[in-house]
Amino acid sequence: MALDVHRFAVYVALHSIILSFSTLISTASGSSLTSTLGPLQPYDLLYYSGVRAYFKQEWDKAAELLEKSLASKEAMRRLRRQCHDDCLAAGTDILSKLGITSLRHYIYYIFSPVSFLTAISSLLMGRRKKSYTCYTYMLSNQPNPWCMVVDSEGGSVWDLWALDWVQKRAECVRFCVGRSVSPVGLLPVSMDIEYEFSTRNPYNFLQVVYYKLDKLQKAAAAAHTFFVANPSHLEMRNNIEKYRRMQGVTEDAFQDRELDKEMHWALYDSALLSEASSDWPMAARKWRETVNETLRQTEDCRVHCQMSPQCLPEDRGVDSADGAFEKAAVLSLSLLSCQQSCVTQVAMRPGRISAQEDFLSTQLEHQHIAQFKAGDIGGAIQTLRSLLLFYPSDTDSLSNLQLYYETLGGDTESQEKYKQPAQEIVSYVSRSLQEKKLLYFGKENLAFDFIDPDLWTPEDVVPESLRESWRAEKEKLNKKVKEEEKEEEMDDSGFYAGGPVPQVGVTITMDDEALSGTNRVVLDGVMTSKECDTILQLATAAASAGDGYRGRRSPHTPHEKFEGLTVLKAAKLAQDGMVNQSDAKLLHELGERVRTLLHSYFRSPAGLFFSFTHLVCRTAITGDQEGRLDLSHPVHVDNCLLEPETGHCWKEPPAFTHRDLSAVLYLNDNFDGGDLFFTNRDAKTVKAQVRPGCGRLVGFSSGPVNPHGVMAVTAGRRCALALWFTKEKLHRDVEREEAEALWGVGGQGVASTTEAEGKGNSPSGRSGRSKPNKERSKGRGRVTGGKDEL
Ligand SMILES: O=C(O)CCC(=O)C(=O)O
Ligand SMILES: [Fe+2]
Repeated sequence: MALDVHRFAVYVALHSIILSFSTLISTASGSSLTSTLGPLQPYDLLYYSGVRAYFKQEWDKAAELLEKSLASKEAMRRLRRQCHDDCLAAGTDILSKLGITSLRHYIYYIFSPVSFLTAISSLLMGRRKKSYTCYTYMLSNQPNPWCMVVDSEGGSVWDLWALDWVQKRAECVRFCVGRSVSPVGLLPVSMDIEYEFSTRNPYNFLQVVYYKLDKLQKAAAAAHTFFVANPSHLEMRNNIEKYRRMQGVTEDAFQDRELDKEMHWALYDSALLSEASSDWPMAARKWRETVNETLRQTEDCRVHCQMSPQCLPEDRGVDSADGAFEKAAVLSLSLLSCQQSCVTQVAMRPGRISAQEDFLSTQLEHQHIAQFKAGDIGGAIQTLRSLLLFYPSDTDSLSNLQLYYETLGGDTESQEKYKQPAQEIVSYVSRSLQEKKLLYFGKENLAFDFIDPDLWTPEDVVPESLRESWRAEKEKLNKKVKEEEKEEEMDDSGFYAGGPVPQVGVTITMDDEALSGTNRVVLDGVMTSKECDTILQLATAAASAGDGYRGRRSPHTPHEKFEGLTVLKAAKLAQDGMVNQSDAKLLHELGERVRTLLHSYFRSPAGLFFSFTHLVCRTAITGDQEGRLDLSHPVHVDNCLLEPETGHCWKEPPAFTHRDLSAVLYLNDNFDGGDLFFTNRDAKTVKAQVRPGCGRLVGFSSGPVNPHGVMAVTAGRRCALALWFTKEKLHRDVEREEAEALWGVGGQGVASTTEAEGKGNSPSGRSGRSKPNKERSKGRGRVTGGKDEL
């Protein structure tokens, strides 16, 4: 058969192209591993060896092995990507070189976006008469890709074409990867190890190792990289604080070593920043970059689905009762399902447990608004048309489109030019729809379990028989979201403002009404001016003692210096004679005073425990205030992550989800700016403003009813004691108890539970879709440093 002749020619030609891979790969990966160390070593083995060296305290060896395991994993990822691209390109190139023009249909199918599945489906549906569904589809004249292939001429030869194509790709990939990886390195890696890497645990070990080796810059970078993906890891938070205070550690050490995998988030945040400062041309550019990078990351993730070892669902694996065709179908559907799930993976920030819904369409929404505001009407129209591919009948988008066309006026040339949506979005949406059709077909006919990651999926993609349950599911999701929104409006914190104020001399200056909100209060006279001076002096003394109080640039704005002192640090400084014992004790006692006042005023139902206390000073950096547009502390909610566009507040890390009541006790007013303000959920509409002053206490419930921020401090130093309380004993502040133990004062009792425990894997309460790793982490013996606190 002619097929075999071509097949042989293609194989030889593929190999000759692949022979030049090894140099290509080592250059492309940016790693010298393959060229200098021979084939890539298995990263799981390197990791195990590194961890073993760690526990033997062989620090040099541990550092080398752990670094190698990270580099090897990365090189493997790049190699797979490279092999994927080259095998695809080589296939297309060779077929056209061979002049296989009579294979027009064949080429069309194998290189179309759903080529793999189409190939498999042609294998399966070669016996079309057995498929009732396919048959009825044909009768009803509905297009169905499964049936299209069989419909073409060629009958059973298609089976062989498809198998031929699958084999060639498989062989090309195997040859390409095999050239650069040792045979052991080709074996699949255990889920535990994958989990270790996905949670960035190698960096946890590395930070200790580098600390032991006195390589502090590297230790700080490793600590920061780990912390980005584990924001509720208390020990690492403390370590980072310690690194910040160490000699020889500069600010630029705190870099995320995995940033290139999260570049779309960095761009996303900088686009939001440009928007916040109304720099529309910059915002439009940044949003375009974010969209491009999101598409790139999605592609990368999809390639990974094809190139990494495949697992079938547990009940459909090697031991299942499925025959060859069903197995092939399940494999191909698993691949498509994996590729679809990339939407969720890319939309998940590191360290978060839920993905951002409608991630790509949200970016397009921002982009067209930024383009419009920047005066690029044509661009705005094009982006809006791209957005309409997701939600074609969205009334806001349609009326915006109308507005944009009116603004463009009679400029017919531009109107013509921007009529079409962006090509990459067209391809993205149509590919996704084709995949969904196949997946829903598999769900309907082959009992394949598919969870659609998108909210925008149009109803006609879903087969009739599944529509009812699909609609019900969607309805349930929408109801849940609405209920959550309603609950947030109501403030279910269990606090009820308006109780008595049990301290002589303390007055209620502003209540809920004056502050236009719920569970908010301003009290005056909580401290005397002498006490304010004492605490301000303590701040200065701690700063000059150089411990626990060295000013760094603010985490919120580069235009201010930010200094923080906890009760425990103050107690330790007092012990070392660096500050007055009585001043440190006053700091502690003020916390008790605030707790008593707010517990009573908010009629708190249960005990109120300290969650965190720190004395914070924000100092304007002289000469760096010109034309400032930012805030000292951007608008936020204390116990959840506010999403101003939707008004939703995500109760998940890195927010301090267990904080229930917030308090700020102000110490001075001799600075410019720095007012506290409350806003609506849009983070824009200011509802109330409070000027700080000595002895003024602001208290409010920490949830979504109280978004707030701090105006820029443009001159001088603003100091305040910030406190948060929790109703859960489990989450009480153990550091405070340590300080009390130093003084021999009775505290809240001893707790041993960290923030990380108990909430790291808590469900988000949104949809059940976006929780990868949850299953994996369940009951698995995770390797941990055990010594991760310095
Ligand atoms: O300092 C203030 O007025 C408020 C600070 C604040 O909101 C916070 O630290 O979460
Ligand atoms: Fe706050």
